[in-house]
Amino acid sequence: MQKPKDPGGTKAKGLSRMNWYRDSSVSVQHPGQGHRAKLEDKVQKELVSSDAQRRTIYALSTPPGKAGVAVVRISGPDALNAWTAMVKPHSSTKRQKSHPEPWKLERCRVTDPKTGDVLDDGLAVFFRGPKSFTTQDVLELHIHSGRAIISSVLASLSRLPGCRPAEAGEFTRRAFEGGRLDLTQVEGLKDLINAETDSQRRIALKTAEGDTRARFEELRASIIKSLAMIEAIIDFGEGEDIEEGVYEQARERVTKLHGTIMHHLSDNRRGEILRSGIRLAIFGPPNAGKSTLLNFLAQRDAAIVTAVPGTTRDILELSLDIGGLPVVVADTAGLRQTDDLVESIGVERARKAVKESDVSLCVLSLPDAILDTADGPRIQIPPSLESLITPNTLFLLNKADLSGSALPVRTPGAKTWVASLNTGEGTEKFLDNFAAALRERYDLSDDQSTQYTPLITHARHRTHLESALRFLEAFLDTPSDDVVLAAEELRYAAQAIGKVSGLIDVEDVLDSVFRDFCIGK
Ligand SMILES: Nc1nc2c(ncn2[C@@H]2O[C@H](COP(=O)(O)OP(=O)(O)OP(=O)(O)O)[C@@H](O)[C@H]2O)c(=O)[nH]1
Ligand SMILES: [K+]
Ligand SMILES: [Mg+2]
Repeated sequence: MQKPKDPGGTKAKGLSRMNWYRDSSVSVQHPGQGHRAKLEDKVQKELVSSDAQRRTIYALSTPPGKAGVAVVRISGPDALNAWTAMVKPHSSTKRQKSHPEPWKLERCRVTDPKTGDVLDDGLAVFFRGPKSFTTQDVLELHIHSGRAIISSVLASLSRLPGCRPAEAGEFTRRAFEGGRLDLTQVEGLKDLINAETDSQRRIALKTAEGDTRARFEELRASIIKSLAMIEAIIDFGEGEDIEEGVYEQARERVTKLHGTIMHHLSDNRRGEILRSGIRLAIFGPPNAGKSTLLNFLAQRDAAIVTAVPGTTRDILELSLDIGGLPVVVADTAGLRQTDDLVESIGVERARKAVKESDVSLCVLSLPDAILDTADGPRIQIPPSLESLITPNTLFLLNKADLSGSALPVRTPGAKTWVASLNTGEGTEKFLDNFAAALRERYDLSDDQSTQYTPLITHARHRTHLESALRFLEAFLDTPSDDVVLAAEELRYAAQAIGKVSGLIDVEDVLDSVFRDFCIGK
């Protein structure tokens, strides 16, 4: 490799660049150190700029309503004061302690701090910061869940100095700002709360536990390692103080990284689809039994079924659990040429829904679709459907009860099932195989090792990963004598990955991530 034209320039120039380098948000220090320093800096800024962290927040953390237990959570510097003011010994013969025993659930009376009135008999636990969810002092009051009890406890808290009601997601935001969770874990926690199927729960739990964080951090660390190699060349010059071939080593590392990121990006959006639900569109000619199928999947009469062709007009969508996978199933209007204005709008919507779906299932009525040829019976696809059929289209040949014995020898797609939704013949096998086909395409394998867990679960991750990939490509395209520019590209690539975990300041992203949380989380 050629030596850099001006390897670091004069010593003075080299120094000033190093200073700039330290000031930039990417550092070649140990990435963990950088992270902590960054977060500390961030928290510090918050403290100076607003009272956000200084105020103690409180909220009901369980759903409102009548129930055995409600949990009121208090986080911040005045949590201990709240304990002193409101948590009293369970029986009047017991002596009041001066301090709570941290992390121990204790029976108590929750009282009004002004009047001393007993509000409820319950339990209290004090988490001393930073060993708490928010990293601040946290007090949890476990009381009975009833409207009057909860409102009296919240009203008492509102009268304590320094305490104010929490905003949506504010407890989690403090956990993030305290460096306890990174952004991917915050997203994972939100997904975990919203998970409705087993596959969603499994992925969200892994993410919340920091699996995604670690995997992105590994990518970033590898970029930073390459960056450090290039920086060494800039400062000392290859062949002088450092060994030959360092630039090639860095290139090799980046080439490998590039491949890894490409692999993650070509995941068929598996993680994102699993999180939001697989969009399945049922389509086919009128009267094939599409709505009957929807009702069968939903196990209730969700859609109108009649013998009149053109019954379904609008799209009817249901979120269902099919074999543990979240599937948003859409029933659509039968596809045919029609002069009816309303029906033709329905047909247009149906086509659009099929094109936008992740998976499409074409339902045909066997007696109508079968065509006798010299080679034996064959399925004929109506012309109005042809443009929507892809190699990924799945087929259900319905009304097997009406087809007599002539079953097709050749199937229209790789995955075709024959059934009668009326008699139930073949439906169980269809459901089993159909769920298996979805799992094959989207789910983690049963062996839950990391390599099967999709890395990307939010569009946000994809955007930053794509941008990192572009910078790595720019690095690989940089002429080897322009090491300063090469280093710059790597620095940008590392920054792009840092945005996924929130290492890099992204206020607008923070707001959007925390907004969807409920109060008390
Ligand atoms: N014999 C028989 N009839 C069926 C079967 N499945 C559905 N049907 C009947 O076929 C007719 C049409 O069913 P739908 O579910 O309304 O069909 P669709 O495809 O939704 O029809 P459109 O909404 O009009 O496009 C109804 O009378 C159903 O009872 C089956 O397996 N065998
Ligand atoms: K119908
Ligand atoms: Mg219908």
